[in-house]
Amino acid sequence: MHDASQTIKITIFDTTLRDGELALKRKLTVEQKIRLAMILDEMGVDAIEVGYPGACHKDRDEIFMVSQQVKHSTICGLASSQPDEIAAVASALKPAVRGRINVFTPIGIQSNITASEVLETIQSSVSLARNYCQDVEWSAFDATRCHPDLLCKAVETAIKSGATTIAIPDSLGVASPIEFSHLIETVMHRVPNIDSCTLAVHCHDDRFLAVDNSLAALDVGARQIECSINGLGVRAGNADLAKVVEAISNHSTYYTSIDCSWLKVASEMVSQFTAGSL
Ligand SMILES: CC(C)C(=O)C(=O)O
Repeated sequence: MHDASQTIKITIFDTTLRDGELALKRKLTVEQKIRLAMILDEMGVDAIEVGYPGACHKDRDEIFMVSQQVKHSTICGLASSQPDEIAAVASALKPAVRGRINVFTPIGIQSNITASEVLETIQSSVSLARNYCQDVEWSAFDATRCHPDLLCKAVETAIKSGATTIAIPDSLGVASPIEFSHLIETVMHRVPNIDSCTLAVHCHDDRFLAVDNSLAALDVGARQIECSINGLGVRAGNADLAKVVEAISNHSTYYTSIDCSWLKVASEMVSQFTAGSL
């Protein structure tokens, strides 16, 4: 429940089963993924990212089986710009009531391709994903270590190519709340077609700032937060879903669709599934 002053809905995107699983020595079983996805669905999570078939072959079947069970949340699979990865996610999402392909492109300083190659890659991969699915997210991998001019051009290209959600990740957890919200503000001001998509943030906790960075981005226009149960995720982890949701529930303007009575059950389930595997 939210009160009348809380007028702006923040979409909660859970990546425990994808980014979280990448942190584990022993991977989750399909039964575990289905059990947690059912809890997340019951809890009111808007989107559940279930896997990355490009990194782990079993994730394709897991996305398929979770898609058969979940009735409310959007089911999402991650793909690089490789056409076979995009096709694998698209076929895995066939049984989903609501499906989303999340295509990522590395654009940070480590990326060894030119700016025009980056833009061509975004154009071709996002358009391909849109041919399969109405709901396409594009993630700017390593956005916080990328030149803002390239980031803005890349976001504009992804939207023109059909992306409906744009994620700005702090992939290596290098930003502070001031730096991160400034980057989000730059994207909001400089990208001409930004109003036609939902802006998402995906923050890592290397400096213990993933929750603070995610919340700071809301005041400058972000409307989706990517997070995970117990903050599970690669290296130091992702923003902790419970902390994000509890902070938003005490905010005067924002609300989420999460039923907080499920947070403890989900946290205990993830602790049990990951015991001895971190
Ligand atoms: C693939 C993207 C979304 C990611 O996990 C990151 O940038 O951390």
